[in-house]
Amino acid sequence: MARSKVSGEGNRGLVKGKDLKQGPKMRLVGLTGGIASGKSTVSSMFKHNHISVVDADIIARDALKKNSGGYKKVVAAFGPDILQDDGQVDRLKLGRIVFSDASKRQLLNRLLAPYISSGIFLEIFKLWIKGHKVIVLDIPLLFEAKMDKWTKPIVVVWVDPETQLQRLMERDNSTEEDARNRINAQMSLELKKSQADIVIDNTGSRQDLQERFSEDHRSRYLFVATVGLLSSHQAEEISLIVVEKYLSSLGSINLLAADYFLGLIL
Ligand SMILES: CC(C)(COP(=O)(O)OP(=O)(O)OC[C@H]1O[C@@H](n2cnc3c(N)ncnc32)[C@H](O)[C@@H]1O)[C@@H](O)C(=O)NCCC(=O)NCCS
Ligand SMILES: Nc1ncnc2c1ncn2[C@@H]1O[C@H](COP(=O)(O)OP(=O)(O)OP(=O)(O)O)[C@@H](O)[C@H]1O
Repeated sequence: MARSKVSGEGNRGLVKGKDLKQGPKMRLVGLTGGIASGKSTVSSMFKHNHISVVDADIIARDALKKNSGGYKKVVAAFGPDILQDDGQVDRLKLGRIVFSDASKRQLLNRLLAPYISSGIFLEIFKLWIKGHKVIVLDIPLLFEAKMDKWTKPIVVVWVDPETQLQRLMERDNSTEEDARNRINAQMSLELKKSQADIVIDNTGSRQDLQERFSEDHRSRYLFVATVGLLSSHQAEEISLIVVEKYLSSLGSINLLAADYFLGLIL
């Protein structure tokens, strides 16, 4: 089943009874970690707790869909060899290229970053307009893309290096070399851990993770996420249509514009 970019019921219950005009501002919770450390597994736990999650990997996939702006730029830069017979990008092939060559990876990142950030901001605005007050942003490259400045708290899903390698090879059915290339393409998980507000150790079983999440962390997340929420008087003044029109008129978002909008709502 295709994953949707945003899932979960949201958390309007947290602000029940408050007038939107005087109601709390929005809080963005950062969820990140290393490749295959378990972010998607943790994000599904948030969703089960009716907290909305914006999934950057899904937005990044949309940014490479056939004939999209990102697709055109990437095909122009990497050439038609990265395409399948049906014209879609061969993700495995492109992955092999960029995960074994840092300069090509930087090129791909540079080409797609504007589309990915505008996609993320659009999802945030949609949820904000609907009155959601706490959103989890599941962004593998949260620190690398410097999006951590918008999120508080930052949750890092950590695993020990050996477990990470094993899980990645198993999930992607990949060789050790391919898996190590992918791991080394990201900021080290130890460094991410050192910059986290909350660390989830996912080295144990799924059951361990589930128990830790529900018994200990869940109340803490909700507490941290709701502390400090303030009023947002612009909430009724900006409609989704205006925001969408504005973003699409930019084509790809300019980060100053994103800063401006986020300054209004955060
Ligand atoms: C290279 C691509 C085509 C490979 O596709 P594939 O289906 O094999 O992998 P998928 O997209 O599911 O990504 C799996 C994981 O790889 C890691 N990853 C993806 N892109 C990157 C990158 N540019 N640098 C480091 N790690 C990355 C993330 O942890 C991600 O969760 C694809 O990852 C891509 O387009 N990457 C660039 C866009 C991007 O930065 N995505 C991350 C979202 S913040
Ligand atoms: N505690 C666990 N025990 C065993 N397997 C696990 C555990 N947590 C996650 N996994 C498995 O490890 C793999 C990686 O997990 P997941 O897909 O959640 O990682 P991710 O951080 O979202 O990865 P990516 O960066 O590629 O998006 C998956 O196959 C998942 O089913």
